[in-house]
Amino acid sequence: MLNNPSQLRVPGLLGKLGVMTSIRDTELLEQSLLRTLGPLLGVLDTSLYRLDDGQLLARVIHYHRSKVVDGDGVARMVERIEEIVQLSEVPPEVIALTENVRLLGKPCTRALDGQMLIAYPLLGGDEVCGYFVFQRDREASPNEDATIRGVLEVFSNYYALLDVSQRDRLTGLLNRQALENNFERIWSAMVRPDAFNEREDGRRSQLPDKFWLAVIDIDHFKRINDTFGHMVGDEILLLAARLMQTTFRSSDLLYRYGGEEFVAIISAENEAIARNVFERVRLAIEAHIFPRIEALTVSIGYAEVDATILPVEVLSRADRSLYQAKQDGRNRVYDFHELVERGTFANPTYGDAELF
Ligand SMILES: Nc1nc2c(ncn2[C@@H]2O[C@H](COP(=O)(O)OP(=O)(O)OP(=O)(O)O)[C@@H](O)[C@H]2O)c(=O)[nH]1
Repeated sequence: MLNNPSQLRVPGLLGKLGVMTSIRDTELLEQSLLRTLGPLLGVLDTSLYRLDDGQLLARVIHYHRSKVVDGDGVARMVERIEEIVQLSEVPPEVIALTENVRLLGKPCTRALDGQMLIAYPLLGGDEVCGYFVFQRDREASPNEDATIRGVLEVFSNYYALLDVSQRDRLTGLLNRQALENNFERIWSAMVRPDAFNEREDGRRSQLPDKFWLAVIDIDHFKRINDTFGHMVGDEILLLAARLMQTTFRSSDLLYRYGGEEFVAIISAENEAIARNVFERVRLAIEAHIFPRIEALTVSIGYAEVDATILPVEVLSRADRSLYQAKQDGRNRVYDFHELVERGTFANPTYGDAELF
């Protein structure tokens, strides 16, 4: 007979791990981790803090359960998952605790409001790439500690496997598959009315964010391959990708969409700022001295992300603007709306989406 409650939970735990590893999407996997550990630990709130490649906090996922009593008196648990990309709201005590976890590479605890705030590291290889955080009235027992560590290890290994399939092998950027998988989720997060813009100076703007999608294409890339061979071509692609990545902010999204074609999704308060960002990318590439070749340029077409327009249509608008930039001589940045105002394009209608 099984008397130990932790033993009793094993079949349930295995079932949840089975669910976790049947998921084929990194963000759903993160949610599933919280769904698994929250009930196991008997807590209503759990959070996952994710770091970016530079070990800076990139986003936070909160999982909350609460008991709701129906009209007929039947109680049931409802759950809510919330993703936070604006990090100014992360409590200082969580920042301080997770910093200790990062430095020590092991779980840390601190007392807070008569409870314990507990944080575990999420490991990606040897590096800390995030934290699992929860709060309750007591520390984790040795059994619970072993369970949390085991679940986090399964999660990290499986996450790494999924992440590899969403990354381009040459540049390490997210790939087209990742963009297509995440499109709907990115869209709904982007058009949230409570999205606020974090400014460079750290203050929060009162204006809601606007988002812009750009298609960036290297000019005359075929010539580089034809003249110097594919190995040099690959090296140039890698360098161009790195340059773009460092020019964008870490919160911007950059994908390698095809051979020498990239897609970027950025936030900017207005069109002028968005244009500046994309101009900066164009100039960074133009100014860089690449090995072997004399010069490299990119053409960029972009369009505003609008809640009322399908993602595929925004992509198509940016792509048509890029095509126009190529037609007009390359090494330039075109905004879809500007081309409509100029009369180059007819007023927007739902055109053929070529990219999907
Ligand atoms: N080295 C290398 N070349 C690639 C890769 N993917 C695509 N390419 C090459 O990129 C070139 C793209 O050529 P085109 O589509 O004609 O475009 P382009 O020469 O850049 O000309 P424009 O876009 O019109 O300025 C082709 O020669 C592809 O073989 C890659 O991963 N490595």
